[in-house]
Amino acid sequence: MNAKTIHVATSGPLNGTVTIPGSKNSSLALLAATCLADSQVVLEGVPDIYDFRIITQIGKDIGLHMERDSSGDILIDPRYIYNSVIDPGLSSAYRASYYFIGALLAGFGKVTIGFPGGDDFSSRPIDQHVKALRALGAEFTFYTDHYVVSAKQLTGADIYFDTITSGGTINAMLAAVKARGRTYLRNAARDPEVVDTANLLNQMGAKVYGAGTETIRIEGVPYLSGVRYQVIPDRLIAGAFLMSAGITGGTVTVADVIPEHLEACIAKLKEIGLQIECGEQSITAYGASRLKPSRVSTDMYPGFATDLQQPLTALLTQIPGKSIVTDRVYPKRYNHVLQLNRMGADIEIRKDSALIRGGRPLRGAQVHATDVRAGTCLILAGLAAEGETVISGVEHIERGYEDAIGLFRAIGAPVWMRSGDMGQGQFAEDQYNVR
Ligand SMILES: CC(=O)N[C@H]1[C@@H](OP(=O)(O)OP(=O)(O)OC[C@H]2O[C@@H](n3ccc(=O)[nH]c3=O)[C@H](O)[C@@H]2O)O[C@H](CO)[C@@H](O)[C@@H]1O
Ligand SMILES: C=C(OP(=O)(O)O)C(=O)O
Repeated sequence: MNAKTIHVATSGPLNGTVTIPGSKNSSLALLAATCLADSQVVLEGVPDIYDFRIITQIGKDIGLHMERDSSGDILIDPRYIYNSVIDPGLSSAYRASYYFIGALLAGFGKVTIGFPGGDDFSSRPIDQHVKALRALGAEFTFYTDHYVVSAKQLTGADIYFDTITSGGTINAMLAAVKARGRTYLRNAARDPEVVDTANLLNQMGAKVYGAGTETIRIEGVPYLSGVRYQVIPDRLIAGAFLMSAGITGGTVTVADVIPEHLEACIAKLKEIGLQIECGEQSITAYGASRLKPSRVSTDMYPGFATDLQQPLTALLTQIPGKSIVTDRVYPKRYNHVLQLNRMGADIEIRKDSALIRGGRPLRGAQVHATDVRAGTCLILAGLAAEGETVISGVEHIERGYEDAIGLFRAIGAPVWMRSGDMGQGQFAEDQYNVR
């Protein structure tokens, strides 16, 4: 049992600068993409999160040598991969394990893998991955706890995604870079993580054109060479910290970010009444005493990210008036709402929307983080609540944050971690950032 808990006390205005780490979602794609290289790759900025440790395990199983050096860079040697069987347990331990299909299929002709795990907030189909890979020549055989994808020869195809999918776009791109001939990905996701993956592949010698638009063209190449590459900053962590300025009435700068990745978030926070200033690689949010309620619908990039609706919901609970959050990407992604209501919030779920009657005081409570962004949401709510908030489900938060406590403490947040046997009501340790 993971008995760690995060504790949050009532906070005054948070002030200071948070240096934003590398993106979890991009790192997961880039790490798999390195399997396509024919020599060593160095990735900079990969966070030491739970999902990364799972990939390290997968790497050991298949012969993908990975090592973090003293400066934090990941040295990866894909030349000794001898196996393309991904353990079902490890596959299901995080969401993006399916990238190993796209990354290994051209080289091995067959990939055996378990079903994807990840945050469990609703049904998360992979039909578009299957459709795209089938179009490239793959065959799927499904078993109870795993499936086998095989292809004698991957061949370029013209693929239209029926729904915009970031993971599906990346997976198809990985499979297509060494396929024979030309591939079009239409109605492709435009997320920064798609562009980041294309940039890495192109630096390795791939021919991927148009990533970041809705049509991506890929000309297959036989070889890819190793490079040194830096992962993009985590726009989702950055967005949540901008919101922390709003909920505590402080001034928070997020540094080492790409402001263009957060345009929808910035627009929404300005509409609510925060003052936002963008530098070249930083954004500062100034909280204000009178913020306005709002309506927001999530959408695929460049829309307002589904991964930011939870921290935004925490902020909206503290703004008097009626706000409405609608999650169009994952219409049932509201596990955090029950927890917020336990803290005194007044939120009602109606179909795919959360109706927030804001301005109710929050009080500290024992709450559970069911996924990584729910965790961020509860930390923000805890800062605004009267009394101590105790958050369990820390393992979910650690899927996305290498050091959530350290980041919050950098701006003065009264947040700490406890580790112990909750079952017996005893804590073995009470220390900062127990791992
Ligand atoms: C590891 C990673 O990068 N995770 C992110 C990624 O997840 P992930 O890549 O899994 O999400 P997708 O972009 O694929 O999902 C977008 C939408 O497409 C639907 N869909 C997706 C694939 C498919 O085959 N069929 C289908 O119907 C999904 O149900 C969802 O409604 O993007 C999500 C949406 O921005 C984020 O919340 C996740 O943090
Ligand atoms: C949903 C998320 O992650 P994953 O897709 O890895 O479950 C997330 O990062 O918010």
